[in-house]
Amino acid sequence: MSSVIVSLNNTGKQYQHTRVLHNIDLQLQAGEVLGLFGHNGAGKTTLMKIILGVIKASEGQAKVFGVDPLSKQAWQGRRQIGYLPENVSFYDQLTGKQVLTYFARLKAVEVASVGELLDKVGLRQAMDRPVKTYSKGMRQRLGLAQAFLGDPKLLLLDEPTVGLDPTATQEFYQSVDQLKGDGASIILCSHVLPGVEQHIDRAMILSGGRSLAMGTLAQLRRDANLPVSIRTQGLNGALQANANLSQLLVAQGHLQVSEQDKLAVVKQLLDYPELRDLQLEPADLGRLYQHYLGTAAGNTAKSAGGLNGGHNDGQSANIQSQAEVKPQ
Ligand SMILES: Nc1ncnc2c1ncn2[C@@H]1O[C@H](COP(=O)(O)OP(=O)(O)OP(=O)(O)O)[C@@H](O)[C@H]1O
Repeated sequence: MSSVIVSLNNTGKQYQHTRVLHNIDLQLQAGEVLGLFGHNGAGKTTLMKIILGVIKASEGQAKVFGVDPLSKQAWQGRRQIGYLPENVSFYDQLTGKQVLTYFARLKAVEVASVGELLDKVGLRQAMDRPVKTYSKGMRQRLGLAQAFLGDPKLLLLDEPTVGLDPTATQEFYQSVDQLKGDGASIILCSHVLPGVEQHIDRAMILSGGRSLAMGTLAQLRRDANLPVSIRTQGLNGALQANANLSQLLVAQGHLQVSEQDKLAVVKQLLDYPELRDLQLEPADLGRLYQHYLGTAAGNTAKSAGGLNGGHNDGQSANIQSQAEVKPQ
């Protein structure tokens, strides 16, 4: 039996004369992790603020734990929500432990859990130092500990891995998996796409306040129908000599084929005795993201004042895709 934790129906938001969110539909199940992806200004934080009950939707309906997040009944549900804002900031003069104890009291969570959480995010050694002496990554980890207080049933995480090194990022995703395993629902906004895919159940791609795509990565791949990459080793020359396969070559030993032709091409490749290795790579999240944004941009260009009224913040390349990410 599934239970819906967040329900948005045709939800929109307007500031004065500007609509920043349009017709968003979302049913987030218990134990489900949703990745929310979009450029700066796409509407991710606005969506989170509606769910948190910080701002009121201008259109449609929002329900969190079955009630309107702005209603009097929402306070009970609010205690089960963990929120990590983007660019988290704390009281600099307090120590990490004092900050977390303060938030524990605000949330009516057992103060005894503070030490365990500081351990979990690797801040035990630094817990008695003022936050002003913390690095960016340490502040971010303190923010995560704050969001994890009280074993929340719903977690809203805005850019949670910003400032984290690869090890801390990996540990963060382990915590996400653990919380999901315990039945928590998570909405995770990120500009950094590599590493996210295996931890999310569904993705929503937002642009100009509209949902361009929503579904599991398998669904998004199927709908996008992007070619699959096949990288081979040992077939130099043989691929060029084959009239069919040579047409699929995009680089030495690297073919791109449609989903439909994939199996037939692999069978053909396996017939070569000189084949030493073969790797199949379906479109990753970065490619899917670029595809859906590109489709929306194409539609906008076709219909004057189309999808987002020409608004794309002029930031078409600020999401890190697999190809762009640099080792930290
Ligand atoms: N209080 C406000 N008044 C007017 N416009 C606002 C207000 N808050 C946000 N906006 C606008 O709403 C749009 C969506 O903003 P939002 O913060 O939700 O985007 P975002 O996807 O979270 O971006 P980022 O990745 O930069 O955090 C932006 O164009 C922003 O300027």
